[in-house]
Amino acid sequence: MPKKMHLNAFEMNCVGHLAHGLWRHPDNTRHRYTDITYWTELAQLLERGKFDALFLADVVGVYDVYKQGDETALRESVQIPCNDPFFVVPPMALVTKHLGFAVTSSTTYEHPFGHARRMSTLDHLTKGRIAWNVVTSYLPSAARNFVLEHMVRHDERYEIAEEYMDVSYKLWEGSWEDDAVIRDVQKQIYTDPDKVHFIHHEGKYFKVPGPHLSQPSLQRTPVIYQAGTSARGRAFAAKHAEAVFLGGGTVDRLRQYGEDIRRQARAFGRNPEHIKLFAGVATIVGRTKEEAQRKYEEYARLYSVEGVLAHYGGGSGYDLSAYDPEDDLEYVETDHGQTSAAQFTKHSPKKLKVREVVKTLGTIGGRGLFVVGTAEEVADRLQYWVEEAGIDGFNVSQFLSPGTLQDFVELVVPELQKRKLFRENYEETTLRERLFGKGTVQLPEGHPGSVYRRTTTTSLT
Ligand SMILES: Cc1cc2nc3c(=O)[nH]c(=O)nc-3n(C[C@H](O)[C@H](O)[C@H](O)COP(=O)(O)O)c2cc1C
Repeated sequence: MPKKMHLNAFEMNCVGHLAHGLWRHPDNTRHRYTDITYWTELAQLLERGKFDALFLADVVGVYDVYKQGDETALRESVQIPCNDPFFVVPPMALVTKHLGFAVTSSTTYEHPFGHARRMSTLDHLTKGRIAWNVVTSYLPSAARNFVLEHMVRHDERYEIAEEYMDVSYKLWEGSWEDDAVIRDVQKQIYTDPDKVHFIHHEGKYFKVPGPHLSQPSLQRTPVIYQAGTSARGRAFAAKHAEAVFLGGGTVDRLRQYGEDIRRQARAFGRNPEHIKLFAGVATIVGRTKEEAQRKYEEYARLYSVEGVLAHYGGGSGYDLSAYDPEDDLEYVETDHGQTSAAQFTKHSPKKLKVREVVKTLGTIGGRGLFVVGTAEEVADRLQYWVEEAGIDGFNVSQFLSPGTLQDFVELVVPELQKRKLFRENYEETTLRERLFGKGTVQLPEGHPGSVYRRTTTTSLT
């Protein structure tokens, strides 16, 4: 029996997520992202398509590296304007029963105590369908707006993230016992004080005594997603992530990253099968090859090279407008996203001139897994990539909203189901069960967060 794949829709609470320039297409409704029904309609579409979850990216800064300013990002709507991803989850949860939601927040700019309550709140409201995409961020403009002169150095951001996770696990797993809330009207006790515990966290970056403010939710700890695949990012993923959104773009690179993360997870004493690996994929699907090709040509005419270069500049730290096109693009360590910086430099199979990188970036699908074709052709590629790269599924992005995902749900999902490569019905209830099977509602043994689980009145310190 072939392995069933997992599918997330890859989205962002903004107009220009990845397909820069496509906001001008007459069938694109992304400008409706500020309308609550834009999100409830998307959630119902994805639930009809039996998707695992909606994965919401987020950044808390403006892309101002390219041409040393934010003009291009603003003109081209490159992830600005951009709203908070947390607030679109409750209305989507209200109109769905199974779809999961992964929200991105930064360990560099959010405080763990307040963040832990926001995540517990969403886990309650979604009845255990929430995941957290843990990022350390990469935009200097974010640092400046969060009272830092400069970005925290790349690897130190991950050190902060490590301690951030400890504080979060202590709050989610170790502060409230399962039976702390008793609601005893006669004795006039709502919560048994002996069953709610301080966490007394004192570390290099955070001092959080606790207790957690929220009572235990179904999953307690949200499903932990992670998306940074630099060397330091992969080590962090191997220790904490239950699902990893791999960057890197080629089948070989995806396989190498995945094997490395699973090897390191084993060294941490984790079961490598407790980590699902996802790759980003862009698809243009037609009922016929001709229809798919026509869509591709239409989108290519609108695709904004300037917008993509502004996005790449913020992600990698490389302002390609400042280079001679005939220059070789050399790897220079920056404190931006190192996966992005490595893709066309040290991880490229051959040296690339700046003009070659600009051409690749300016071509639709130039950055990663991309397929144009009929449902059968798209399913063929997805099946090939799962087998060749050793991944478990995909984050499916959009060119037109909701057109791209409508095509995928109506045309590709039935083809995958016919091949027994994708679920025909939802079985489990919580998001963690969907990924790891019935009964795995909370963190499994072996995950670093599970050591803080308070089943009885035991001390944390
Ligand atoms: C596929 C992918 C998606 C990412 N999505 C986000 C995101 O939504 N927000 C964010 O701040 N960082 C995002 N990142 C970057 C990292 O998660 C993180 O911010 C880190 O600083 C850079 O990671 P790296 O240097 O380990 O690649 C993404 C990285 C990858 C590879």
